[in-house]
Amino acid sequence: MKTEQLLQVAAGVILHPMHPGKFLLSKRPMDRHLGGLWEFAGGKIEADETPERAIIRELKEEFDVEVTVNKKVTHHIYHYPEVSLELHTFEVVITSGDIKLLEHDEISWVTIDDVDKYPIAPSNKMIIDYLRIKH
Ligand SMILES: Nc1nc2c([nH]c(=O)n2[C@H]2C[C@H](O)[C@@H](COP(=O)(O)OP(=O)(O)OP(=O)(O)O)O2)c(=O)[nH]1
Repeated sequence: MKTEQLLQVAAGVILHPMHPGKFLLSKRPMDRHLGGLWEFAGGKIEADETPERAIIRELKEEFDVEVTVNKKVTHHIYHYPEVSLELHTFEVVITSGDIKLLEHDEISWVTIDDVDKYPIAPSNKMIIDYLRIKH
């Protein structure tokens, strides 16, 4: 039997430092998989890396910020026609640095009530549902 290869991905729900209830969405560059859709910043987990370490590394690369990874939000598997992935999502707080857009075209601080205005990556719908239940 063929074992399915799951791409391991870590994503951070970055909480707004001043406005409780707001979190950060980022727009994926047009030339990438799911280009133009909104995501939680993060990326592929490297070999021998924990999801938490991956988030810390990715947010430094993408935004030039230092973060603390707090509690796990959720963890699920999603099948795109072209790739299957396992998405590990954690709450994150920025501890130092101002966000610089080193990879994304656009970011937005959103509340759970206005998140539906953003076309998000399909795999992220489950994360949004989870945040909505918790809210
Ligand atoms: N970062 C991130 N990727 C997501 C989310 N939702 C979702 O389906 N994905 C998908 C898009 C990609 O197929 C995959 C992650 O790839 P990526 O392109 O962000 O990873 P990366 O930064 O390590 O990219 P790379 O330069 O190494 O290719 O997971 C999300 O919320 N955040």
